[in-house]
Amino acid sequence: MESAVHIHPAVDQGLKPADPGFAGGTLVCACTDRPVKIRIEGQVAHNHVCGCTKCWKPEGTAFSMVAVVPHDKVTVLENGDKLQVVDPTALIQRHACQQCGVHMYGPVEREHAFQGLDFVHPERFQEQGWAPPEFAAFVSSIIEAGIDPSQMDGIRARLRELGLEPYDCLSPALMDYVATWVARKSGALAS
Ligand SMILES: N[C@@H](CCC(=O)N[C@@H](CSCO)C(=O)NCC(=O)O)C(=O)O
Ligand SMILES: [Zn+2]
Ligand SMILES: [Zn+2]
Repeated sequence: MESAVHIHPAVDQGLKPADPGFAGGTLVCACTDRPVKIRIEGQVAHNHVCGCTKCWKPEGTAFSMVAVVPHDKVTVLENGDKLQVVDPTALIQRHACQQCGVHMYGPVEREHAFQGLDFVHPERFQEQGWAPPEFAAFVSSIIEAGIDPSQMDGIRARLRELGLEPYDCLSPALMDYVATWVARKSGALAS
């Protein structure tokens, strides 16, 4: 049975496979006048749909789609003057276009397992071939944005149908990666 809630326009009709030849592209915001353009070199990693309230979501969808790229693969090409950091206290410094609201890149500069990575929204690439999402993160968080809790079973079933295993935080692999970083920093694990 199909859930009435749209997950995300890039996955609602099924996932499109990555093009093995995808070598990067240009992210473009939604402005018709002076759009912000960001160059990304290479393929994105750890693409996922995210239900958290902080990631930018297209109009009418319950999830964002967000992936990471190394910071040194990100270049502001055009109209960077329109960008502003949404929440300077957050781990992810989400740079949003002040005119259309689209988040263009979000570097992690703080000392953290994700330091040196930038969060980007691959559906803003003007090119096809980016790696599709691999899982669904922060699924329970969509309730914080106003989704009725009674819809959650249907939404999780739909995510599974799409091949996007639902998690209420990040995937086990990424949570283990973060915890390993913390344990090495504290000395609980040898580095
Ligand atoms: N329930 C909260 C969760 C917000 C949250 O922790 N989001 C995650 C995932 S963002 C992409 O994977 C996170 O790491 N946030 C760090 C940050 O936002 O800087 C909510 O829904 O708001
Ligand atoms: Zn814009
Ligand atoms: Zn998020």
